[in-house]
Parts: sequence; structure tokens; C-alpha cells
Amino acid sequence: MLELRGVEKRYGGALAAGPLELAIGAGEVVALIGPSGGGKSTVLKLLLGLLAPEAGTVLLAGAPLRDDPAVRRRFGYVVQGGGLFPHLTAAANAALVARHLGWDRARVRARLEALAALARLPAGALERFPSELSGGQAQRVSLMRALFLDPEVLLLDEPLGALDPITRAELQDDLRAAFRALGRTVVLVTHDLAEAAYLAPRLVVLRDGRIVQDGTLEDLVRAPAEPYVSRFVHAHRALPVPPEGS
Ligand SMILES: Nc1ncnc2c1ncn2[C@@H]1O[C@H](COP(=O)(O)OP(=O)(O)OP(=O)(O)O)[C@@H](O)[C@H]1O
Repeated sequence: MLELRGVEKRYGGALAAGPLELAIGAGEVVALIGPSGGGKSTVLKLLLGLLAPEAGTVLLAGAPLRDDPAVRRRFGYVVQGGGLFPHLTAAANAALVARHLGWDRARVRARLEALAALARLPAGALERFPSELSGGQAQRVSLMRALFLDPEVLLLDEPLGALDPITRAELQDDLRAAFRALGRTVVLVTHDLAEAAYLAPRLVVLRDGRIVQDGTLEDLVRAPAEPYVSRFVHAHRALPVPPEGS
């Protein structure tokens, strides 16, 4: 469904990512993980065609990705931070592209209701502005907007950033259920390994713009491709709870 072949991305001459080889099958759920600045967002934007590579080819369903609105509509994209327009209600944000394409009110309303149920957005929240939504609700609206046109591929850049742990855990459950219900190809970016492993069976570790490992959590734990992967896996701090009886 998605493929990077020998892809390189430079900013001002400096290599930010690549050369990259990556193939993602239809219906796969893949997490891109790694340190800040490792190249996760860059890879997501290359897959989406938001960035053009200086070398190599990006393929969508076997054909080179073209810069064309019809091609972009095959993707749903949740940008880092949600990217909702502050002057539009949640409903207007979610339905923005559909309205632009001329969907009538009844069709928009039916789709909003179906997606609000899928994204578990509380009734009433659709008529509010982003400043009147909680962080978790805003993320749910961003997800609804990405799914509105029923895209073949869903790309999510840190969809659960900046949420408290309880809201984050609830949204992880809901995202996982939504991915299963949709059966679409999903690529998500997170720097949280536990979240990545909960949501995606396949983990791609990026560091310094290169793929250092591509496998399951078990592969990363049992057979780390380089010492960095091992450090990343073991960098999670346990709770500093005193032992019982002390
Ligand atoms: N527009 C840009 N101009 C110049 N350099 C950039 C630009 N965007 C990203 N970079 C650089 O490219 C590299 C990869 O950045 P990228 O945003 O893809 O990393 P990331 O893994 O998504 O990081 P984070 O987790 O912090 O979002 C970094 O060194 C970054 O500084």
C-alpha cells in the first residue's frame, strides 16, 4: 500500500532522513518510534506527499505518489497538536473537506454522527469551538476530520501528545478499537514505546533519519539491532514506590 524506495530528504543540503527502504501492506498498523529529531514526522510527511524527497520514490498502491488533491484524499492525516481551526466548531472542522466537496447537509450530519460514535465524542461537543473542548475531545475531533472521507490510509503524528495519563489511556483504547473496526492501513508516530506496542504490532525505530530496526516489540526486546534500541527499550522509568513493609 505504501512504499519508500531509496528515499532521501534534505533540509538546506543536510540529510534529515534516508536512504529509507520501507514497505507497508494494506491493512497493516505500523508505529514509527524513536528519539526527538529522529525523523518520524519527516517520514510521515514523505508518505503523505507533504514533503518531496530529493532522491528515491514514494509509492502508493504501487504507483508513484503524485501531488494531486484526488491522491491526497486517499489519506487521512492527524497533524501534531491536532491542527483544528479555532474559529470553526468541532462539526465544521471535522466536515471541512466534505463541505468543500459539496456534500449536502443530511449526508454531512449522518457522517458526523457515525464518526462521533466511533471516536466516542460526547453529544453536544460537536457544536463547540476548539477552545471549549478538553484536550482529549479535541484529539477525537481531529481523528474524525481525518476519517471523514473514509480514507484508505490513516497517518497520525503524535495523536495523543500532551494529554493526562488517564485520558491518554482511554484514547489509546478507543484508537485501537477504531483501527480494528476500520481495517485500514495506519501509520502513527509516537515516542512512547508502550503506546506504540499497544496500538501497532509492527514497530519501526528511527534514529538520525535511518531505520535502525523494524519488527515486533518482542524483536526489539530480545534481539535489539543496535545498543541504542536496547537503551530505548529500557529507558522507561519505573514508579519510585517504596517496597511494601519499608
Ligand atoms: N523544516 C525543517 N527545516 C530544517 N530542518 C528540519 C525541518 N523539519 C525537520 N528538520 C530536521 O530534520 C530532522 C528530523 O526531524 P523530524 O521532525 O522528522 O523528527 P521527529 O522524530 O518527528 O521529532 P519529534 O519527535 O521531536 O517531533 C531533525 O534534525 C530536524 O531538526
